[in-house]
Amino acid sequence: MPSMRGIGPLSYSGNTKQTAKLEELPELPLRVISLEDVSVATCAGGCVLIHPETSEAWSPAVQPTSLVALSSGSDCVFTARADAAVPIGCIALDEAQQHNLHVAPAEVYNFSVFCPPKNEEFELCEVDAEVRLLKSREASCSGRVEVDGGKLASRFQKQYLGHVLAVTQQLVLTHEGANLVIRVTGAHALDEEAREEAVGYHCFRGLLTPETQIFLTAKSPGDQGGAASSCTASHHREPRNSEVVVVNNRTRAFRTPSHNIVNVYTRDGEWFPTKKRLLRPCILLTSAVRDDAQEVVNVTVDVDTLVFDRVLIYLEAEATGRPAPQFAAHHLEDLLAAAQTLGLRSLQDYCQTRLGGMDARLRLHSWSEIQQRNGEGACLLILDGMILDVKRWLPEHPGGSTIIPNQALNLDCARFFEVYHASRESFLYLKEFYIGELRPEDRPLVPCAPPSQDFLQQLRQYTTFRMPVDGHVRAFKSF
Ligand code: HEM
Repeated sequence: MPSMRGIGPLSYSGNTKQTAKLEELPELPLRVISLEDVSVATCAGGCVLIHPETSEAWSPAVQPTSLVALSSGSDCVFTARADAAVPIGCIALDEAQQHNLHVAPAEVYNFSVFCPPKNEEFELCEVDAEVRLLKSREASCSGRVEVDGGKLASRFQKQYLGHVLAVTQQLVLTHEGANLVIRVTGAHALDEEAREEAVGYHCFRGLLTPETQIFLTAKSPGDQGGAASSCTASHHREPRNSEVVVVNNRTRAFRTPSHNIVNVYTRDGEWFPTKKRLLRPCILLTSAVRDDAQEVVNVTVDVDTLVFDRVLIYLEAEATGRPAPQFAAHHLEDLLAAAQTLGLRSLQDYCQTRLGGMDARLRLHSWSEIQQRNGEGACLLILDGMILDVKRWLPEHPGGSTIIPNQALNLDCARFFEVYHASRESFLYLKEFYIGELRPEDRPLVPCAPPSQDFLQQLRQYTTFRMPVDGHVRAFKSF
């Protein structure tokens, strides 16, 4: 009888401390063999099998070795067991595992020991999955199969407890006589409420624990093809009318739609439910992203999906304080156009700097130039000496589009600003409009009703982005 040495799944109680050492373990080239070609002592139970010497080559110092993944090409992670029946240098996978990893028998692929992320939650609190019938040679799967959702979820949880699940992964399960495929469609390490709050957090795989809640839905029969077809290609076609009906299903508690989300539709019809907080720097979306909107708002932006995706990556980096991503040079023109369309000044600056054409947007402006340009239709505000170009944003101004040109041009509007804005929300937008400073020597020429010292102090706390102006004296002259 072949010797079977369990190297055990990663404990769901979180023995992730060993990962520092695991990270240093080398990639190993392993030949894929089919599980059915190996005579194993016990069922692998969702595990992949490798020879004990392979596992030792990986982790002489760190036992138990547990999770393995392809070095690249798939997000799926499997629990490995050592089994002497598997030839040295091979890895035995069942059909579903081969399908999930996109690998073929007899081919050699690089595998690594998987290290759970250190600074993120890795234990799943919720999993969404679709259920469908397996198109099987043996199983008769015509007609309607009814499964109890609660029981199926428990069975699934028991079978895959301590395993890592990844979105799109498919797992096979026999339940109440039916051969089922469970396809993971969502894996969440944060609950719904925390997900709404979190910015820049994406979960696509994690550890199944006893606390993980599983939400199952039946996949409609008209939609049975999909990703699983490759592992069943040689099997007979399933009758069209076969379907799974999930009864007694666990469903999520009803939550009123979040007001923190804006549905952004791109030019080519894609849909991005996006956190308002993330979109706030896009000043041309102001009316959609303001906190007081009581309903979920839909906006369409004249930007392509792929470009908008990059914009979101940029916004996430900005919101989480990470450095801006290094986009490839050939994307910069499109990103610049998107930044202009959305009124996203910092991305505009980023692109222009990278394109080597950063115009002297931030500069000193003379009083006569401001008056002249406003006379020609511009809308340049002076606020505590800052020059703010708000022309394109006027239709989005929560106080209306006319009050600013009617009342606030060609003077320092700090007092108006203080009087009209009860909250400090307006401060958050100023950076997006900022184009420089009034020449210090022109300050005494500008009409101005002085704001309160409290207001000025707060304003200056919010506007630390201002360019330095030599000999800058911020003084106010009365009308
Ligand atoms: C860059 C300049 C400005 C920004 C970013 C801005 C932003 C805002 C924001 C966010 C609000 C709604 C929230 C709040 O009350 O704080 C608002 C409301 C308003 N703003 Fe502005 N504003 C600007 C300039 C001005 C100026 C110069 C005036 C007047 C001359 C003005 C007049 C008003 C009025 C009347 C309201 C409505 C207040 C209410 O309904 O209680 N805003 N503005």
